[in-house]
Amino acid sequence: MATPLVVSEVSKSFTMHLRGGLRLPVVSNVSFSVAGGECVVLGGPSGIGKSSILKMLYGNYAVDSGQILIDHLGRIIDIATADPRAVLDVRRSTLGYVSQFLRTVPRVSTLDVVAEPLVARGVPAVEARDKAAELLSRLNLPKEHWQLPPATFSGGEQQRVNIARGFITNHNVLLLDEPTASLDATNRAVVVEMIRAKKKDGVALLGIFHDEEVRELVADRILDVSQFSPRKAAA
Ligand SMILES: Nc1ncnc2c1ncn2[C@@H]1O[C@H](COP(=O)(O)OP(=O)(O)OP(=O)(O)O)[C@@H](O)[C@H]1O
Repeated sequence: MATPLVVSEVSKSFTMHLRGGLRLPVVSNVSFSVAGGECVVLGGPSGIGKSSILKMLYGNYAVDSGQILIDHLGRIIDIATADPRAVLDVRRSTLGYVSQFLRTVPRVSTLDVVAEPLVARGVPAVEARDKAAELLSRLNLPKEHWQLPPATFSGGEQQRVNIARGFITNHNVLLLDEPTASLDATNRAVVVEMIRAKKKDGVALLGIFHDEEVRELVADRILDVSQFSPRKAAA
């Protein structure tokens, strides 16, 4: 099997249209890969471009140049140039993303919010809900919450719903943007175990973890994003 994620020479700058088209370079020549079963953590100071890298990899931010190669069902897809339909297809089957905050959908129950990625892949709703229930109970979300939409949940509760939703599929590449930021020690430990289980299953994980303890427990390698800073290159 090919390496699940290969990033090659990726550069990105933001154009500030309200500031006369000012260009703000964020990262340049980002190159690294993540093997199956490996968890790579993006490190470096605040504002250096860690979240921007994750967003480019997921196809949310356009890149100026470079390649983002994902092994999608045995075919290599370049997220940097793929058309939106192909990106959605890769997200459905191969590439998962757990953002820091849950984007809530009005009126949809928590159980269905978590089950939805499996249903989208054709898994019967009953089976998908069973798996969702298993994950929610593992993450200690009270059962009486399961039928409610998560919009009014606390920050930590919403984050656990988000984690359950992100971990329910067996995607080969998983991007994690501070998945434990709002969690208590008990639930942080659950998430660490869930990440370790993904590694055992051969998933390639790339994450941002500001919590040093969690980072030490999950990281195989820390990639300092400062090395891709254009400011550093110019210095
Ligand atoms: N949509 C955007 N438009 C303009 N500038 C942006 C945008 N997103 C990020 N930036 C800028 O790019 C730089 C990198 O931001 P990013 O969020 O990637 O950093 P980070 O390393 O994840 O920071 P933190 O650790 O504080 O979350 C910052 O200077 C930020 O202001």
